[in-house]
Amino acid sequence: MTPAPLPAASWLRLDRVSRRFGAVTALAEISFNLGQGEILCLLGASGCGKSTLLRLIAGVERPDSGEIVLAGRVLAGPGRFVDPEARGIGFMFQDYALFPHLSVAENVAFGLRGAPSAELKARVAEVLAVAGVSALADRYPHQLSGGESQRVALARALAPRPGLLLMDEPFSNLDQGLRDSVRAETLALLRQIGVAAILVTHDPAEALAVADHLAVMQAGKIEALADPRSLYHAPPTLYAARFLGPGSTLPGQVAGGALVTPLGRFAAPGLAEGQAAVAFFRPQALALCDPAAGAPARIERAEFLGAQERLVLRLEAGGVELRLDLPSTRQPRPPGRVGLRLDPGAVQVFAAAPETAS
Ligand SMILES: Nc1ncnc2c1ncn2[C@@H]1O[C@H](COP(=O)(O)OP(=O)(O)OP(=O)(O)O)[C@@H](O)[C@H]1O
Repeated sequence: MTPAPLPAASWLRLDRVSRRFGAVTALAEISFNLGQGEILCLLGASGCGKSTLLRLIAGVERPDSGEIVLAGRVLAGPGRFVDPEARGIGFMFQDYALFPHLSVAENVAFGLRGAPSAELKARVAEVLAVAGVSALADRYPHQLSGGESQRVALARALAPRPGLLLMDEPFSNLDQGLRDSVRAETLALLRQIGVAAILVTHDPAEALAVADHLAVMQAGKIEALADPRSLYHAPPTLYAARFLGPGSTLPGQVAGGALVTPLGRFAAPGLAEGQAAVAFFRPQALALCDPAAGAPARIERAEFLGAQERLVLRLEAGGVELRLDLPSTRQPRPPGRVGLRLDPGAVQVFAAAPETAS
């Protein structure tokens, strides 16, 4: 449950940061480190505290306790609070729209107010070029497509050379195809420039695709924090496992140090003899075989997912519902009786929560 530490070379450091709103604890003792140029994704259900965390780092909210340090400077802590505009942090928020009455170039120049005019012009031109929107410099926001607006918003955020970029669901207003390409371009650009960024998203696929470090949040806490691959394949909790993508659970009881299930015995370190537990695995960990060669099950239905087909199966022993992914074919796989094998290396065993033990 305790989040794994992030890199030793810490550019942004949060130390036991908490924030309450009346009776609601929006954030409880959040700690992590982020290295320079790294991308952290915050993923979690609505209300888990993602936006509050960004707002505390941005400086539009104050923590009740704890410390926030960026580039060696304490931004918030006991007796210390740096105003948002003095933090050197850029924003790309869903509702942080471009100024409609300013041209693209003026929007980008906005964060550079006070810089000498020649320097300002050069920086605007540079950052528009980097974001691939030089040709749009004289247009106004209403003359831009959704993807172009996002690129301009990114250029505006990057113009003052922020030490950290905060992004709250920045791609969620774009439709799927555009979202993927704008996201890929944005992330490539951030990596090229080497700016550290925190991205809030509801979308596990987005978080897995872009993050160097991925934090799954729940009820004001970081439930799990690691690189996306580790988190997806070896989640520390059942909540994190489920949040990151589909999977099945198979209930059983611990006997002789292993969880005993109809699909095999799986090591259950740390769990007590006789304890109720569940095996969790991803759809790709199951394979079909002859009913005589594996655990017999029935295919109840097939869900067509495009490249893949997800079979929904019911185990004959215990009647548990399981999911299995196969490359899709032209004809759907008909319902019927099959055997199932489970790759033991792809199974995680967790103590059963009360609702999963039955
Ligand atoms: N200004 C506020 N006053 C009172 N409660 C607040 C305030 N801001 C946030 N909260 C509460 O704090 C908790 C965390 O809210 P937050 O907006 O950080 O969640 P979130 O994970 O960003 O949610 P979403 O994904 O829906 O944006 C919620 O219970 C919310 O109702």
